[in-house]
Amino acid sequence: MEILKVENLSKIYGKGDIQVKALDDVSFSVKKGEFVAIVGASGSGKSTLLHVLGGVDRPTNGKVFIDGTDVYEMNESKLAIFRRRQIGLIYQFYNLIPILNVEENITLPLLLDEGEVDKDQLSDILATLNLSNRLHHLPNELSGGQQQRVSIGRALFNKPALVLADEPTGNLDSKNSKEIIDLLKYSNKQYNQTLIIITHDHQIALQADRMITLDDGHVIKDEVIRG
Ligand SMILES: Nc1ncnc2c1ncn2[C@@H]1O[C@H](COP(=O)(O)OP(=O)(O)OP(=O)(O)O)[C@@H](O)[C@H]1O
Repeated sequence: MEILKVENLSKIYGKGDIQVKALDDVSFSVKKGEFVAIVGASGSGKSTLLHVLGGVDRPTNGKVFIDGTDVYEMNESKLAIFRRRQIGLIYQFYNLIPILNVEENITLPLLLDEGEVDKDQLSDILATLNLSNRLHHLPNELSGGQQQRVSIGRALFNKPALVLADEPTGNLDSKNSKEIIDLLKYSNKQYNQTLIIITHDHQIALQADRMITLDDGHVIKDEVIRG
């Protein structure tokens, strides 16, 4: 079953003479539960693609369907709700809210939707993330690896259909990187959650089911690594 479909995506930044075409006619589909690595040189359009897929940056042309929903047909408020429920976003620099503690950062998307926090689910996820004894710590009281685990907790807590990670290990040492990738892979396999990771690390890309290579805004290679 197809969870994500993108059709003829293009993204142009700027106006007039100073335009950059960051994405140029990009089309592909991703199956439910697939783990896809997106690779390519600096400036090839990877982050732009992830933002367009994640409903945070409207494409100049083309369409994004998530689980059959035309993402950019929705108005901004519906899109914000859809994003919180269906998409988990993870960034290189964690993007945690500095004045909220670990528990509050993880449960924030659910609370914004006025959902009720399932305390058992919260303790399970904190145990998986090895953060059970850090519940009331603020982000600046945590190590980089711990902060990234909180951001993963926040992304996964709502059980989104799609998890998008932009260089999630770019700021971490090799031990923490491995832990983060193992967590993302565990969640991908355990919950059949679709995972798309941007990485410059070839060893991480080789752990995916499939590798998509971008160059100058185009998909130049789309390879199955394991079937
Ligand atoms: N907000 C913006 N305004 C103008 N140009 C932008 C903007 N964001 C990105 N670009 C340009 O779009 C192109 C693609 O950028 P993007 O960040 O998607 O590449 P990337 O592959 O993720 O690069 P990196 O690996 O260095 O993070 C680049 O030429 C970049 O300069």
